[in-house]
Amino acid sequence: MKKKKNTFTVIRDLTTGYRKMGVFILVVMVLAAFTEALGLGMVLPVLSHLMNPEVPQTGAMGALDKVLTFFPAEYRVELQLGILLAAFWLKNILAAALRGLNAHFTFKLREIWSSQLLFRYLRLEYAQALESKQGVLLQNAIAEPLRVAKSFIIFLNLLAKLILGVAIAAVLLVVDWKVTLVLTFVAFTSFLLINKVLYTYSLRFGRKRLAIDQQANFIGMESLGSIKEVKALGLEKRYRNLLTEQLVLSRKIFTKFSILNHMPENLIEVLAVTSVVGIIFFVQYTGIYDVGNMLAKMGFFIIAGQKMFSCVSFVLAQRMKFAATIPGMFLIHDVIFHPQEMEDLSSGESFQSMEQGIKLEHVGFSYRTGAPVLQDFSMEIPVNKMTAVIGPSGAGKSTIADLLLGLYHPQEGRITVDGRSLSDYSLNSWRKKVGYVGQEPVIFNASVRENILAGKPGASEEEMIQAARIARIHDFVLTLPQGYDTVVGDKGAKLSGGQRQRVVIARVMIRDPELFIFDEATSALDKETEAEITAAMEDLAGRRTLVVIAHRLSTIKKADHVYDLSEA
Ligand SMILES: Nc1ncnc2c1ncn2[C@@H]1O[C@H](COP(=O)(O)OP(=O)(O)OP(=O)(O)O)[C@@H](O)[C@H]1O
Repeated sequence: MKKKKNTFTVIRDLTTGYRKMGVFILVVMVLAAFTEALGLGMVLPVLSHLMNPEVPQTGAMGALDKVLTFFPAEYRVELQLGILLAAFWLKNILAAALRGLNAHFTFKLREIWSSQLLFRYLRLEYAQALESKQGVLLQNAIAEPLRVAKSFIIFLNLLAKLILGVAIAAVLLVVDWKVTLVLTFVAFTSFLLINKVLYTYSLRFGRKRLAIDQQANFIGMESLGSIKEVKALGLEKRYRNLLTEQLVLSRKIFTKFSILNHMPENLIEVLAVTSVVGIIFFVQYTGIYDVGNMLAKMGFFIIAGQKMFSCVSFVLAQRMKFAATIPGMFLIHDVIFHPQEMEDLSSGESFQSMEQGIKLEHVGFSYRTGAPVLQDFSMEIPVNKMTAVIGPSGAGKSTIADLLLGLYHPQEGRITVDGRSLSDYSLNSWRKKVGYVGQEPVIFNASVRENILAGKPGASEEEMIQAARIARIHDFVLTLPQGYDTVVGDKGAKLSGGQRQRVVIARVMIRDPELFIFDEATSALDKETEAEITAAMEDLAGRRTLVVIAHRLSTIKKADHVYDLSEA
């Protein structure tokens, strides 16, 4: 049965392993609040006691005095001052510890959630990943976890304040239970009344805030990610305006939220003062009591009431802030605890090596939203041969490459390796043996060395140079100012298209895969560069299994078999 999800279960799941730390922080928060109250509360009584030692102390100081009678009278002042000092020291030590604990707790949770989210997004089924906006996923994985983790500290603060409020109420109960009950009743009902309205509003605000931030991030990422096209098409203003639209919305909802967030505080204060003034007026005009006498009695409760109401308004304000992050919290929880359509990389047998080759047997495949791309399609890819696939645009050539990579699975028929279904093997072990080079070379903004070694982290210098030689890029790299340590810019902007492609090929080479898939790896290149890359491919023929998808026949003139999809 599916577990019912509410805020409580979401918090519980997300803090698994860190709940004890949360409780510890709560205890420190409460202690810090009490030592602060004790320290501040002691200043005046201690001073007045020092000035008039004869006047007996009342309340807490009276109790303290009783304790101190066990000690010699001549040290009593020193003891009182000592306790006062200890309270302030402790309060400040706890405050410093709390800051450290809060930061550790917040960033630990953020660390866990952020890395899990990114990992899960990277492990999404390919089709699902293609449907998601990268900017949105980035916002979810990087910004939201920190916001939500911070709100957990808000939540703990809220609990600490509640505990303090209950403690104040308990003390007042001892002093005068009737007035305390009335005060508690008023505080509690005003909390309930305001809470319901503001909670619903905060949730709505939280949802809007999340959507706006996701959209803003998406706009930023899309525009910066395609800066060349943005410049070429003159889209700078369009993107600025799109972002501004979101920022305006953000400003509006945040302004409203800030006002409403402190509304309880203002409202309660105004209501409290109005009631006190009202009572005084009433008393004065009716003459039931002597105003001066009554005020003296009310003094204590005015202060106590103010403390309780400030507790209530603090709790309300913090609860609003907390509620506003609940949508983000649910989002993180959904991704971590209800992962959808994740790729299963490890189930299945570990693929070792290929002896005979691959077969596509009566494969039928269509994308979720489209007509069939492949129907009853069969093809053989013998080991250590070059098999070429040609055909018109949209015929399904790249789809074949994606099926071979295990990014998609045939809906009909099957793909076999040495007679066994590809789905028997774990994707992880299979992909280790496949080297894929696409039309768009993906280069990281790092050195040539790091770009090549990404294919096999920890590989030796010799392995790297060997791979670069096969990819026919080694001689060029040596001409770069810092050789292999030259940083190539965003998306390899400092390299030509052909050079980028060869760095990618070197990255694939260093993995030494059994099967190479070149998906139109040369179609964007000039004849000379194409010849270089084709030569690199041909070097592999006879030693490795190659699937070459091409437009130009020149790329595949040495192919052992050619499949023409226009005939399929
Ligand atoms: N992710 C996708 N979702 C839906 N339809 C898709 C997707 N990818 C490709 N298609 C559709 O599947 C068909 C085959 O696409 P594919 O990329 O395999 O063709 P291709 O032969 O490689 O074309 P080209 O030579 O232009 O690269 C096309 O009609 C395309 O619109």
